[in-house]
Amino acid sequence: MDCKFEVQGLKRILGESLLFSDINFTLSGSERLFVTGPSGVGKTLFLRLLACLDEAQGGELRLNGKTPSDYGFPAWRALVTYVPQSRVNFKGTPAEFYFQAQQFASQKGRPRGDLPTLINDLGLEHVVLNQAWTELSGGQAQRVAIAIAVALRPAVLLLDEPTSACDQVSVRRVEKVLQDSGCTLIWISHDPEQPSRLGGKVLELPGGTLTDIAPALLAEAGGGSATSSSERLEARLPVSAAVPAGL
Ligand SMILES: Nc1ncnc2c1ncn2[C@@H]1O[C@H](COP(=O)(O)OP(=O)(O)OP(=O)(O)O)[C@@H](O)[C@H]1O
Repeated sequence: MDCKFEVQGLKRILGESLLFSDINFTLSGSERLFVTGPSGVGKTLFLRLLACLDEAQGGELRLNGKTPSDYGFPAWRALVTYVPQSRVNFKGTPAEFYFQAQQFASQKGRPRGDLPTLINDLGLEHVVLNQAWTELSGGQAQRVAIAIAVALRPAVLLLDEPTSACDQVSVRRVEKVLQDSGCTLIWISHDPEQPSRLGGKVLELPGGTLTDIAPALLAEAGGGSATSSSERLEARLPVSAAVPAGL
């Protein structure tokens, strides 16, 4: 997907504490940014700012030159979609959720991916789409939420530890599906090998230092150049692209 995502001077204050400030980066196309840092430093809150689920205390976001206000928040969330880490505690089935998500005005007329193929690629049986979310294992629910998020074709996917509940085989499947999605990926990871395996930029919080990592996996597969530098309701939703306008 052809897009340019710009973050300038982002700042988050929580109570009386400054979590981070002056965070700056620009990502284009299918570039990846891994967000790292100690537990509790503010990585999840950082992704929530990018999705406009919380308010920043400073800074600016732009997608293809336009701000969230220019798009309107529901349209922004359809384009810049957050996939939470926490276990989905959502009524109904993934198929029902996917259907409902597509009914939002902000989703109407947008392109779609092939959900059954994505489910397959993630090593799941199609039957999971019609099982209650609450009956899925943590690893199944995590992969189904990722499949739905990719199928909704955002420009930017915000992933909160997307492989935390996966076994090693599933980790590789998730990584492949996300790499192939064409989305700009902003990805919280506690696995230091993940950025090295996939390549991309690494943003270390709270300081905001940016580092480039060469993509070892792509180099091994011969599939790319490794020579360059290297509240609320929505909190329970499996994909923030379907957050109603009022939230
Ligand atoms: N809704 C909230 N209200 C008050 N404090 C919060 C809220 N959400 C998070 N915090 C606090 O903000 C800080 C950052 O939380 P956050 O979840 O962003 O950390 P994190 O870096 O993602 O942690 P982890 O790696 O453990 O998931 C923590 O001190 C946390 O307790």
